[in-house]
Amino acid sequence: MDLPEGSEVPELVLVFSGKRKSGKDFVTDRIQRRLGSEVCGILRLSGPLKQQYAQEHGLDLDQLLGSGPYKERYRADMIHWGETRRLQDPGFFCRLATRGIRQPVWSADLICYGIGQVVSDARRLSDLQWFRSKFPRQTQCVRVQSSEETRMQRGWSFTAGVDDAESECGLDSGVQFDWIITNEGDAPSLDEQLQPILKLAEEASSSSSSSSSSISRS
Ligand SMILES: Nc1ncnc2c1ncn2[C@@H]1O[C@H](COP(=O)(O)OP(=O)(O)OP(=O)(O)O)[C@@H](O)[C@H]1O
Ligand SMILES: C[C@@](O)(CCOP(=O)(O)O)CC(=O)O
Repeated sequence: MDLPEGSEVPELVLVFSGKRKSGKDFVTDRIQRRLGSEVCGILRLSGPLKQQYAQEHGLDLDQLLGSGPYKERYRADMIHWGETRRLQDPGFFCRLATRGIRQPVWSADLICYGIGQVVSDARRLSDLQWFRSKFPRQTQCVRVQSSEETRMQRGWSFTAGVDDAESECGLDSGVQFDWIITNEGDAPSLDEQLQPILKLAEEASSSSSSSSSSISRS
């Protein structure tokens, strides 16, 4: 584990996954807005991947990080590029993403305000396993789902080599999700569905202000 000796850790780590355009960023942004960015950080496993990929290929990082068509042009190649790293070391991007964050929840002097981290883009069983092994008590896995029709309205279209590959299908089966959010017009409102998760975060918040936790190192 790369956290410095004695690091304080979040009380709650919400690990989100979902298909392209299911609304992972939309939902996780909503959670952060509700909880406040000073107490809830968002981690993107694809952050360090895109940063390194953009640098090596002379690409626009902001557009790779956005939700427009630019990143879709490079997605298949980015997946391939990332998988060569993951093959050697499945936790490579999980470690880089958690190392790079600066949210106060990771800082000892502010842990009393801290609730947790939201990881917005888990895609593989190895991602879930990494967080569950590093934060066994804190990790909760959340699936965001939307129909293909809705995803199409948000700009998705099926791409062979992407939508039928591990990057999109790695968590389709074999995972017991703690929460499933249906991000559709005719589903219960997001606010209603997010209520129990926000409640969990509030409970974590009150327990973090009365005690702090630390993680064992492997
Ligand atoms: N409930 C919603 N209401 C309105 N717009 C939404 C909703 N959910 C998602 N969107 C919009 O749909 C688009 C795709 O959503 P988002 O970027 O959150 O999906 P994603 O799952 O993170 O996609 P990707 O995997 O491609 O990054 C965005 O423009 C977002 O604003
Ligand atoms: C290359 C990749 O990280 C792109 C993720 O982009 P996004 O989360 O859809 O914005 C997907 C992957 O790692 O398989």
